[in-house]
Amino acid sequence: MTALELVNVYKNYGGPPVVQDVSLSIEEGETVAIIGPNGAGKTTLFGVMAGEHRATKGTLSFFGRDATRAGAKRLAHRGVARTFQVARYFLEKTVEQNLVIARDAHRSRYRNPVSPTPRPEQSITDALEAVGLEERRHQSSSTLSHGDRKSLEIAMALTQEPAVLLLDEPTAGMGAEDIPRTIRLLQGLKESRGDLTIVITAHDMEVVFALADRVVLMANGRIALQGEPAAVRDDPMTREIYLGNSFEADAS
Ligand SMILES: Nc1ncnc2c1ncn2[C@@H]1O[C@H](COP(=O)(O)OP(=O)(O)OP(=O)(O)O)[C@@H](O)[C@H]1O
Repeated sequence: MTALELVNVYKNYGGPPVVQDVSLSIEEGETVAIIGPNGAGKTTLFGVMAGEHRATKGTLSFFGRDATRAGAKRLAHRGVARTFQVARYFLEKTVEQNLVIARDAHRSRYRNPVSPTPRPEQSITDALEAVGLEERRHQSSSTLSHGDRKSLEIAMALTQEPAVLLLDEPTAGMGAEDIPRTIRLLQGLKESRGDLTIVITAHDMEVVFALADRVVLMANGRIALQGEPAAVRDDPMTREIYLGNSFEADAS
């Protein structure tokens, strides 16, 4: 079944479109990486998929239901969870408290997310296990390493039991030692939850090649090329678009 479908999507911020005529169909259980040079429109497209940006033209549907005007909140309730390039959580809370906040905010039961009374349950334990943070459960989030913080953010998304997980630059700002760990975490997630649909934006080709079933290359707001990772890597158009960029070096 198709999890996410965009048809002829345009987005502009008042000026010329920064996403133009993008049509993309992502199947349930598929992992798709969106790559492209700076300013290609990846983050904007991602925002459209998350319901944060409303498409100027075109349609978005989620598991066959129109979601063009759903907005971020409703899409979250329908099973879309996302992480951000810069992780968002409460530094002064423990790992577990942040997970409880994320879960309860999602369920809209929680009225005052700033002073939680943690009430852990299975979804919290499952999320901690999925990212390997069980031992840090009661640790203050401010004491976590950069890699652990990214794991926390992914775990927060998992407490929402998403059908579609949108990961914006999951290894951004990480040191070389944390990148393989995050890749392993996401590979583990793909294996244990075969029906989870994952969309990643990434500059890091190590991440793209380790995880993606399909790569979508964007340039100037349009999809320039898409296909299996190796086919996209080896296509002359990719080299042309990335001329002067580090793509070749990163992908080898
Ligand atoms: N909120 C905004 N208002 C106006 N212009 C914007 C806004 N967000 C992005 N843009 C412009 O839209 C274009 C596409 O930006 P976008 O961030 O989507 O690209 P990107 O491929 O994600 O780039 P990067 O890899 O640098 O994050 C850029 O020219 C950018 O300056």
